[in-house]
Amino acid sequence: MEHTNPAELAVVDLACGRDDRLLFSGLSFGLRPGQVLLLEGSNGSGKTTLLRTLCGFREADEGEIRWCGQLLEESSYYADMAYVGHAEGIKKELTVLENLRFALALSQPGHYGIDEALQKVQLAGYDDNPVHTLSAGQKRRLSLARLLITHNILWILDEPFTSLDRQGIDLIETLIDAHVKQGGMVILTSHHDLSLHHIGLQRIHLDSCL
Ligand SMILES: Nc1ncnc2c1ncn2[C@@H]1O[C@H](COP(=O)(O)OP(=O)(O)OP(=O)(O)O)[C@@H](O)[C@H]1O
Repeated sequence: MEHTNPAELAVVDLACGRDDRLLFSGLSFGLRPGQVLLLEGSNGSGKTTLLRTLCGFREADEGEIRWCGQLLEESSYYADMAYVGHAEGIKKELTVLENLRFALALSQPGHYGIDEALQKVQLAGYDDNPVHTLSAGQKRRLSLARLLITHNILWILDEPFTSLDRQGIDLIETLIDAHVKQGGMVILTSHHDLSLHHIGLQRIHLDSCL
């Protein structure tokens, strides 16, 4: 779908609760190409709930989310957005290569080919390994390769640094940096202090959104 307006995510007056408990309310923010939003908050404050709401997996109790000025279902949002959550979105019974080919079959191609993406995330040579034989950190690297090979503008990443070694953490920061420099946007949760000093990092602390 063609964008009628410039890519922009607009969240207005969002409220979400779980089991009669309000997690956050009155949450508004905007995100444009080149911007990164870091969601912070204590355990149980609703960070994952907010990300899953932004992905359309659950409905907000109040408020509105717009992409390029349009309601999500009327826009190209679901083709422009990619989510990496706790489950990584990979199929454990398939090989590394099969997973990436599967992802590519469901999306438009991105900036990188499969071989180049595997090199970038340091999984070159693991093409034929079934995913269940990979370590936790390697599975996370594979989910990052998926982001690189498919078309997307907005990355939504839930605790992307989990299971990664120092080199893996540096890798994600480098990938985020490159993505936003190419006009991408990123929303992520993390308990890790990001070293993206040169990027205009927005922060929202969910504990203060009640
Ligand atoms: N599937 C679910 N059913 C019912 N309640 C849930 C469900 N998932 C989460 N919750 C509740 O919603 C609240 C917010 O959870 P959420 O996972 O969004 O928090 P979080 O900020 O991401 O936490 P953490 O930092 O521990 O990952 C918690 O109180 C949690 O118990």
